[in-house]
Amino acid sequence: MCHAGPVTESGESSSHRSRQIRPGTVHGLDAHLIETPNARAAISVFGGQVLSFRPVGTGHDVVWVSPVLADLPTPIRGGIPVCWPYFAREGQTGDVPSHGYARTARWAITGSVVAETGEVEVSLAPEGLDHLGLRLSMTVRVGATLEQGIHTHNPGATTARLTEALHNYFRVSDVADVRVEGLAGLTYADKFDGGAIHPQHGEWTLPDSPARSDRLYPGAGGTYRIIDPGFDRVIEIQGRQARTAVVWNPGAEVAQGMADVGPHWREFVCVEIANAGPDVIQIDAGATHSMWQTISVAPVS
Ligand SMILES: O=P(O)(O)OC[C@H]1O[C@H](O)[C@H](O)[C@@H](O)[C@@H]1O
Repeated sequence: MCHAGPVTESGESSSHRSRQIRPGTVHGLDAHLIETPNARAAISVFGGQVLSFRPVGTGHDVVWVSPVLADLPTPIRGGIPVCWPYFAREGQTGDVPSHGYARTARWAITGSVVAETGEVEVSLAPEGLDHLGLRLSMTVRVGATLEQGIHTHNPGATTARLTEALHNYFRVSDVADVRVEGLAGLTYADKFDGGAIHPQHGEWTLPDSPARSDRLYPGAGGTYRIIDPGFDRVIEIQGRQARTAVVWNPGAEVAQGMADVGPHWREFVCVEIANAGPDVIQIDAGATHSMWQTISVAPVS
């Protein structure tokens, strides 16, 4: 990735940078478009979420974005929403938005670096969230893999508590035909069963009846693989400083009540890296916590 080889500030050639990072639209949304020799990506201005990642030679986008998106400022259903400074409504009181404020903020690019290899690193930050106390920023590196870090700085005088997630929506051939490795033997809290704790027997596959999943795996460890024979691809997600995994798909019945999913529920599986549930992060006064993921794609065979 960018930091592995010699790196030059993009100022070395601003036209070079503007060829590789430029404004555009994806799925009708304003986005930062990134082009490198090994992949193309797009990051939405609204929500700062990755809306596309296509390594060269990949048939299908790695991420799924709803073909029936709701109008903004409804959070964008798909891509990689940034859930921050809390996951779901954990630890909150009152009428707060699900998954926090970052996914409905406007994000600006605060810096960029183009490596000699042509790989790109972009730094971004949300606007208008200073009243929250904690400061959020994000790094996205686009090369043969997608590397993404969210950084939370605590400028305050006391320890802060945080939950967070990178809520990856991965495009799959059919959620009922994929399996997710890396979770076998763990226990999960089942939100479709009132939060009851269950053991994960074998690899994750979509349950038969009802065919849906909202499972939070604490202490999960960080590397998961989605095996998708239908698309002949394996998506690997490697998390760092991300103790929790969440695997979510609403299934047909719940999706029917979600205008921005509806009949499209089979097209994705969310394998999210997080610090959530019991895995609350404590950030000392003046300290910064980063959570990272690396997403890579390979053929099944
Ligand atoms: O509808 P949203 O607020 O985007 O949340 C979508 C889903 O996110 C996570 O996966 C949670 O575990 C689910 O309970 C929630 O339904």
